[in-house]
Amino acid sequence: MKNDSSFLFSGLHFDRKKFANDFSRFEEKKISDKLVEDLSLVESAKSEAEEKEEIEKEEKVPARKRKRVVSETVEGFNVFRSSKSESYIMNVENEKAEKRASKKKREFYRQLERDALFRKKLNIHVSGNDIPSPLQNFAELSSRYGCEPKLLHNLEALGFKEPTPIQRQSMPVLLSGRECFACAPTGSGKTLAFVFPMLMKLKHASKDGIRAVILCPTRELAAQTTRECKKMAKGYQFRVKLMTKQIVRKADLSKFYCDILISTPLRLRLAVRKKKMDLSRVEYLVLDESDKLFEVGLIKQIDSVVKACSNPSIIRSLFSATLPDYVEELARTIMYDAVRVIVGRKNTASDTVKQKLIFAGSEEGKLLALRQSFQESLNPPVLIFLQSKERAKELYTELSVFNIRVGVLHSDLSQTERENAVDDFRAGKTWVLIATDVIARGMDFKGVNCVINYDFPDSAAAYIHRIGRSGRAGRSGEAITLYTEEDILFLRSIANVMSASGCEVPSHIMALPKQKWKKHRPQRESISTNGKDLEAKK
Ligand SMILES: Nc1ncnc2c1ncn2[C@@H]1O[C@H](COP(=O)(O)OP(=O)(O)OP(=O)(O)O)[C@@H](O)[C@H]1O
Repeated sequence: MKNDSSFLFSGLHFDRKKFANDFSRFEEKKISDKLVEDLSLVESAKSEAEEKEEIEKEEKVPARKRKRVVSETVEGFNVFRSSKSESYIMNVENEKAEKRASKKKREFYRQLERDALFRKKLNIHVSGNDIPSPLQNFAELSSRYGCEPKLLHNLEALGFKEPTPIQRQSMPVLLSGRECFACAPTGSGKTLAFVFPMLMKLKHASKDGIRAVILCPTRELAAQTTRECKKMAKGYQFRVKLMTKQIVRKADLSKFYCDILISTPLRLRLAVRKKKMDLSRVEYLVLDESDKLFEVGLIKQIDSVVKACSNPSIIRSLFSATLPDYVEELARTIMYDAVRVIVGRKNTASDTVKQKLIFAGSEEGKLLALRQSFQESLNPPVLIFLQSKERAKELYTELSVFNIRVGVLHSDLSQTERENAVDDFRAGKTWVLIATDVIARGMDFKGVNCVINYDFPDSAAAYIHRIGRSGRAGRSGEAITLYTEEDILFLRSIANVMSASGCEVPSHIMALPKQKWKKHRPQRESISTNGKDLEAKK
């Protein structure tokens, strides 16, 4: 008070010794004010006036008393208050804080309830700590996470109006800086679910090393993901790079930088081990088709890439349409406090695909059945899967004599031939694409009407991914699986997948014994009509 320049207080001397008790209470008051202030920081954003009004209503304190509480800010005067009024003020303040805290708690539980209902409606299952609310719409990417309008506009330009269920839940998880493993049906928009948060978090282009890595099991999928990334990042300077053979051939990659690098594990491992590529600054790592990446043939490569991404604050995520338990267990060993997001039932096929099983008797029977069905009705685009490149070549030879535009894709082709096969099928230049499992996962061919499993798939997961090339993004599709005597032992597993996604399965198939299934690739007779029915070829 001594230093107070206000003339109102001139001549007033404050004896600290005499009023020591009151003075100490005054100090306490200051602390409690600070406490209240801290608590109110936690409160949801509300204008001060609104807040005051609400509190006054809630407390129902008579106007006179409230006035006293408000007037106490004049420094020095409060020391003359009686201890009774002081404790009254303290109580009021404490009550206020408690009320705010309990209101906050109530609102928190209400929000949890709303989230649970919304997830139930969309068939989203989550587990983990403090899981952020699912998105109501894409606009929430701005209001909740500060997405730039320009970036949001790209979604609109791509024709994406509403987030899909996997996007609604996994995007907030990643945007909250949490690690995530996600499983959602084929064609349900997982690519956007991991690419978009990455672009939002990276914010702008930077030359600060390699900032994000997406691993895909095949070159075709890596190329497709690169293209999708670029579309979403339109208007930004982000350097989105596909790890090509040419890049890997460079002598030294220690100075290589880009914002997002998309690669197969083999090429990235090579670049890290032999060409000194530095992944220590990677902030985001995505393992797409994670269960494939965790298979025996690739796990070593994944392991060395994961180790090379040594940034302690890295955010890792795993995405796939199939997530076996062993992959989840493995994932947990490398992830920190991850959130698990499952859409629908784990390891089930998309319910937009009508599935059929056809007994073809023998290899010859398969070819006759296929040719007959093409003669009766061919509804392109059609994808045909075979178990090996040799068999893909054989079927291609058999079908290319027909008057239908057919293409083939397998690992014996050069990179350019593989790219051309995909591009021609996408552009409608070929109506039927014969392929091995190299394009069974992740490839997004718009509007594939029918997938034919000419050879029985080698696992239930392979079946789910193969038939998932059809019926994407809500469209309907069809899948036909031909089988012979050799496949009967494994029929039940496919039948289970079919019935889980609502398809009818003959009861004699559902009655077959369950079989533990590892890989099923029987030796099959070569594909040829052996000169029969040659008339049909002409
Ligand atoms: N919110 C959305 N609204 C409409 N279409 C969308 C949306 N998000 C993605 N898509 C489209 O859905 C299709 C499938 O998306 P995507 O390839 O990401 O599926 P996926 O879940 O990764 O499938 P898979 O498991 O086979 O890899 C794409 O053509 C994509 O453009």
